[in-house]
Amino acid sequence: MARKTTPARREGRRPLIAGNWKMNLTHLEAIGLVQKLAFSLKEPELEAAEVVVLPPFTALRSVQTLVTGDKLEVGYGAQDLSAHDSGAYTGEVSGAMLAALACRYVVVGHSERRALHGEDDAVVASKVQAALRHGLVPILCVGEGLDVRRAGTHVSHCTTQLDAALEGLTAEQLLAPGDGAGSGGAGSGGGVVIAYEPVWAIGTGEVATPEDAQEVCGAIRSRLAERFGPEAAAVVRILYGGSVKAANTVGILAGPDVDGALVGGASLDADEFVQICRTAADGS
Ligand SMILES: O=C[C@H](O)COP(=O)(O)O
Repeated sequence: MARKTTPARREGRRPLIAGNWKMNLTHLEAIGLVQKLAFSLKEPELEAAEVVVLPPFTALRSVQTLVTGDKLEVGYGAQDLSAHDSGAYTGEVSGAMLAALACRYVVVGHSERRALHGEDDAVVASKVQAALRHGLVPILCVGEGLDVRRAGTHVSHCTTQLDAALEGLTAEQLLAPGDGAGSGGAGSGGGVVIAYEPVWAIGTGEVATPEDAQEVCGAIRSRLAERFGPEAAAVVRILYGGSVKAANTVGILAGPDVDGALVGGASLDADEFVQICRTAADGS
């Protein structure tokens, strides 16, 4: 069957499906899951959509060894990084350490970090800078809580978070792919990925409608265009995250400004995640 062209591919943006495993899976379980993904997904699917896993820190070295050793076309990255490059920061992991493991991506500003670890906009902005300093592509998360959604101010809430996190960035930084790549299949997007994750839809089973996702993703791209110019904005991939499953992927990815998904719970199930990736690759 002929592959349909997704809006993302029409604009030259390769769809990106990133599985955020959160605090799940040992390094041995991680190896098993990555092997299943790599064996299930066919070469054309992995070419059509970029597939990335975001394991806990403790599994990154094992995933790197597997991906590199078996030349798998599955990318990987981390779920967080320190704003600092080195020093007395017990428990933290630096961008340099992640780059040394050939991570391509790192999640920054996830709502769980903001809510549970007190990360404010200034911390998120400094983590974006730390990622870029080390050639990592930050997956910057923005999103509103239920109170904001009910008040109808979700768009300005998200663009304000975006503005704060990208403070001091240049259009060149937005465009440049991170040079810490090595984790299989660099994306065709720019040096920063944005993920719109409405907090009320994370892990709740409450998925935003395709219109909800497009509304905010479109507003994010417009804001990027205002700040950095239309060319840079057109390159940046914008993901939706929040209770994405195989059954709702087609609708979510239908929006012209939705270039993929940041998947939590469903990324722990190989069959479910493979189906999500396949849907993105098929552009159906
Ligand atoms: O980073 C992923 C998001 O928090 C979404 O998680 P979820 O798919 O389990 O709702």
